[in-house]
Amino acid sequence: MITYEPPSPAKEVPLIDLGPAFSGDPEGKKAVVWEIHKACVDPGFFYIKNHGVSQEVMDNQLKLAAQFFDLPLEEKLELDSVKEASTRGYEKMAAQTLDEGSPPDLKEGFMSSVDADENHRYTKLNVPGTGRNQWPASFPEFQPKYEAYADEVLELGRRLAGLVALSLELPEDYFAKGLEEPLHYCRILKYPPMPKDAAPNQLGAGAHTDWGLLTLLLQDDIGGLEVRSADGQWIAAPPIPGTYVINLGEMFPVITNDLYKATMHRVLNNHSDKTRYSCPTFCDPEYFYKVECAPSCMPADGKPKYPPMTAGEHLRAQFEKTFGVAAQ
Ligand SMILES: O=C(O)CCC(=O)C(=O)O
Ligand SMILES: [Fe+2]
Repeated sequence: MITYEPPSPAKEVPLIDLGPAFSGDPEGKKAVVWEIHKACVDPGFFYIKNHGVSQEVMDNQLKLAAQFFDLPLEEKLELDSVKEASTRGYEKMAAQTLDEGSPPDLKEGFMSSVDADENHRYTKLNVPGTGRNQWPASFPEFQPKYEAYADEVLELGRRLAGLVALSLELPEDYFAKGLEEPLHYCRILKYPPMPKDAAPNQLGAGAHTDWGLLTLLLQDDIGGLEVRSADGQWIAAPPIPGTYVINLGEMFPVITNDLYKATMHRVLNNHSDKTRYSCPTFCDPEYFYKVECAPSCMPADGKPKYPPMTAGEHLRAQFEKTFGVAAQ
């Protein structure tokens, strides 16, 4: 007899080849969907390859990030995100504390989101966090290149959301309405090597879960991303050329009644003396999208663990908590 032992939690972040899902072969797609299901249960993180975004597009975005952060500090500070209620623009070093109670994160950032002018429905409805993006005047190529990248990655996000829906036995277009005009956040980050005199428990990005639906992370070749598996062990998610790292945000436990987790992760650039750049794109549903337990995940008693929430309100609350906007 072999005594039953529960299966051990994930020891590494799986790599999923999306090629068969997009090739028109239904069996290939089914197999990919099953891999996604397993990865979403544990560790809630996976790499994707053959995702359709070219290596050139990926390389150019990382290059664009480095060029932006090389601008003089005064120019970047003109775009300081704390000047905007919408918190988009430049995030100076240590502006955010992702792990409440820890010292601030040792990273610089820049972020864009839905560019809402006075005619946009969000502006008319006074949606919190609405606003225009801020772009560096001295670097005119930055905006079009950045926006083109965001559009391409969001399209991948929509396709991926379709596969995740299928992995929950939901229709492929289950998230499509919410992602028609996603309340996305397209970000670039710069992590200097950790200084020797960093405060205790000061990291590049403190341990946190992402707030939305899906995160599509492009990382350079430096490494430092770590992911917490189901048994609480931290596992490395080292760079794999040509891949995105995908993870699920806090909306998924609500949608799946905790079948899919929002996995904790953190960044520590202490493996090299080089600067690390990354470009996370958060593919989140539009502000008023109701995040609620999906029919296929509803428990028999019809009482899911979490009450529904409004997508934009949840994201807003997390911004205010981690950037201290409420305290200003
Ligand atoms: O830079 C990374 O690798 C991860 C960044 C991250 O977790 C975030 O911005 O939420
Ligand atoms: Fe994150």
